[in-house]
Amino acid sequence: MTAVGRAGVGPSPAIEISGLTKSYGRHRALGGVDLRVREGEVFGFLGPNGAGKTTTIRVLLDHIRRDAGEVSVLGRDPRTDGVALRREVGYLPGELSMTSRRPARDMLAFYARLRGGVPRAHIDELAARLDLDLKRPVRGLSKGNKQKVGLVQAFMHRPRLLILDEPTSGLDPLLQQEFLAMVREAREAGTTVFMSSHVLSEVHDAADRAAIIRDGRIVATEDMDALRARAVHEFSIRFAEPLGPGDAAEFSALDNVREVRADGDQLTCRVEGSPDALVKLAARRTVLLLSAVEPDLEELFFTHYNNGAQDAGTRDASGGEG
Ligand SMILES: Nc1ncnc2c1ncn2[C@@H]1O[C@H](COP(=O)(O)OP(=O)(O)OP(=O)(O)O)[C@@H](O)[C@H]1O
Repeated sequence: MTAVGRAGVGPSPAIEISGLTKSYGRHRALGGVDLRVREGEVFGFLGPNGAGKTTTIRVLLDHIRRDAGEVSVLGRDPRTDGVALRREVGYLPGELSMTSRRPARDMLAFYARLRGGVPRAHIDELAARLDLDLKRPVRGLSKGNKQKVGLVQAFMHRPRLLILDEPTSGLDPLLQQEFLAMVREAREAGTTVFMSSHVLSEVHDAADRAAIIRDGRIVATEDMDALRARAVHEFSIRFAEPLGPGDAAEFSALDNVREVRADGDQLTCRVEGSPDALVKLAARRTVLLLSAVEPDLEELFFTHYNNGAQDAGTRDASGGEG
């Protein structure tokens, strides 16, 4: 596979990986990863702990060497072009080692120099957005504050590609929202964002596409709009009055509502896509409580396939060409 886009296929991808394998001793961490991230998209890299996300990312940055396979990042091979590449990439590691007694500002100034200079005002602006005090020594910072330093150093030089390993870990919900706003702005400015997570909700709103890695292999690649449109939620509704004998049937008759169970004043069911019809039907009665639980990651990805839409094996519902 080449680093350049094939004729007629559009611009070359920001990240292209094929047949990537990597073992640690006898333990095979990656068993043939194939992945293609388009320039300018936000791509979620999802998988449970130990699936191979960090290993893949470390190969992309040439922190570790692959055993076999082809890897191209912004059209370069990280093995031979690692130094040039690191200037164009903003990287947030999964585990940040911050042992210095120096203030966060000094650490960021050091990284800024390595990247050819970053306006101080820009660093200040990012720190203010994330509510990070740059005067405090990095060594004593909490996990969340270290994560903020990591995010500032990843974003501050406005890289062409952001590679973020579990970016929201340790951030409270308000800061997660701020981080997502930063991702959206970066995308609008043309940056490609590749971010890993073990939970779908973290990439749910931000990503254009997502892939699931499991046991060192990509098992599905999905368009997030399609995924969102058919997301199945489990709803639970409590009414002011007990439900009558015909009520469950009325809910079951809704197109996208399944597995309806009525018990006294309580109704539970599963809804694929928008809950609009369910909410409107429920609202004919007095609703005391309504809650929805998101299904787990794999269930969400595979409901579609389990309905017989695709064959087994590596499944790509995004049209094949990544
Ligand atoms: N330095 C190492 N030496 C030996 N085994 C390793 C090493 N790094 C990772 N592994 C193993 O390789 C597999 C993939 O690990 P990796 O860290 O890439 O997964 P991950 O998807 O990033 O998970 P997590 O979210 O837990 O970091 C795991 O089984 C892990 O135990």
